[in-house]
Amino acid sequence: MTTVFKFGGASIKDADAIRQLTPLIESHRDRPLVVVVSAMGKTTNKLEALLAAARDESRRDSYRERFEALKTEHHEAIESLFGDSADSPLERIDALFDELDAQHRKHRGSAYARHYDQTVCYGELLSTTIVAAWLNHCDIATDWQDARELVRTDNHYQAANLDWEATAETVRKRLANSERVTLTQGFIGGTTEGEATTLGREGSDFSAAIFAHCLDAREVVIWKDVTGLFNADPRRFDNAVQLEHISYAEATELAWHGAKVIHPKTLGPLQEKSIPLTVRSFETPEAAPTTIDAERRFDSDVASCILREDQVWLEVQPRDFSFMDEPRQHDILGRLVEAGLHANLVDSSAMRFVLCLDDKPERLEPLIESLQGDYEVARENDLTLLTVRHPGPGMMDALSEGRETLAERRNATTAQRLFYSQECPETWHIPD
Ligand SMILES: Nc1ncnc2c1ncn2[C@@H]1O[C@H](COP(=O)(O)OP(=O)(O)O)[C@@H](O)[C@H]1O
Ligand SMILES: N[C@@H](CC(=O)OP(=O)(O)O)C(=O)O
Repeated sequence: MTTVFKFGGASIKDADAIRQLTPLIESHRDRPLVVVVSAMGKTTNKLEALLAAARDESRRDSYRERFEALKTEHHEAIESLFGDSADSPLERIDALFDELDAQHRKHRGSAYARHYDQTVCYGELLSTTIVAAWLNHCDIATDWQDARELVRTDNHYQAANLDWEATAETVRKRLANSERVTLTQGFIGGTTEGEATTLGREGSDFSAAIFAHCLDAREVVIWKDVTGLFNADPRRFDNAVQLEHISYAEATELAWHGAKVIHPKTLGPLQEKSIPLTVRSFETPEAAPTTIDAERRFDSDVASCILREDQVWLEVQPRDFSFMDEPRQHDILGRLVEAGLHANLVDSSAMRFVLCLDDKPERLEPLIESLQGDYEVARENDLTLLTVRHPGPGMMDALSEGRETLAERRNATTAQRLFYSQECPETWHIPD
């Protein structure tokens, strides 16, 4: 049975990090292995910035500068890894950069989302080309596969929907029983027309789950710079502790509310086939991981805290003193869906409907403009949404102390409060 590994940007951020991969893969060579890799370090953010420059006639210099900087970073990794034998991987990388440049020229006038997918996909194409060459260089026979041909999707660019049947057929045909290590890209897929698509930011975990599902894998391992999934971001909470074992459902809740470690769509395909997921550290692979499977016994053992920053609060009110009834709510949520936005908190009363959204100006501004056509819209920026799963008594109040609460919501398992970011600390502490 196949094992699926997923390496995120941090685990391949530079040549030294890529070297660390080799023993991890080496130690699993006795069984079929599919390795799903993200773009190096923060490449996807850099490709997004490059895209913005490419679409702005007045920023040609910035485009060229960013393009060359990205090329240099990838060249440096190759030169460090391959030394005197760098010529052939360099040629392949340069060919990909030429393609990327050509895609930008071709799609400058295309819709943003389509242009995005045809160009941002290069982060993973570049990283996997380097990692495959490195593994082969280390005598680990590796097969580079193009996920644009494997992961079949519709053309809902930036959040493509999977054609599971076609994907399963292609993946099984091309990957099952491979004697070599299969190396492929996370985050990207392709349409039957041959265009690239992406599955949503941080979607490589979902890709790993797709491959695992299609191959009936025995296990998925996500390799991280942390030893597992914690009950809060250890960089932001000084007393965060690692979760040893949680269920697919609990992990989905945490991811849905914004815990950055796993993409929320990852757990569904694994749960359907009872494929366990472990989150391990590529720096200390011997450390106890977090295991995620069907067992729900430990889900509420500790409270988990999740911060979502850069939030915007919209208060929508009818102009004519009428009720914010279901048809109106339906209308507002319909516009939200059309704008491609997701509400992180929703609250309503007789004459107001409140939404807390990620601050994505390219989507948010058209939404606000559309709402203002029919409603009064008030807005607050620079907010932080705190979500706590399984909060203990008094925990939310202790976490809110000294801060004004703009909105809040609570059900049996989850509490949320919205604060002004300027009133929030850099480092939080989870109360007992
Ligand atoms: N609940 C959590 N548990 C563990 N790490 C978390 C959690 N929330 C946020 N993180 C942060 O996620 C980081 C790893 O994610 P990320 O940098 O996106 O990895 P990659 O891009 O390599 O997949 C960790 O360094 C940690 O600071
Ligand atoms: N590179 C993509 C996909 C991804 O999943 O990345 P990471 O595994 O590094 O979070 C992104 O940054 O969105």
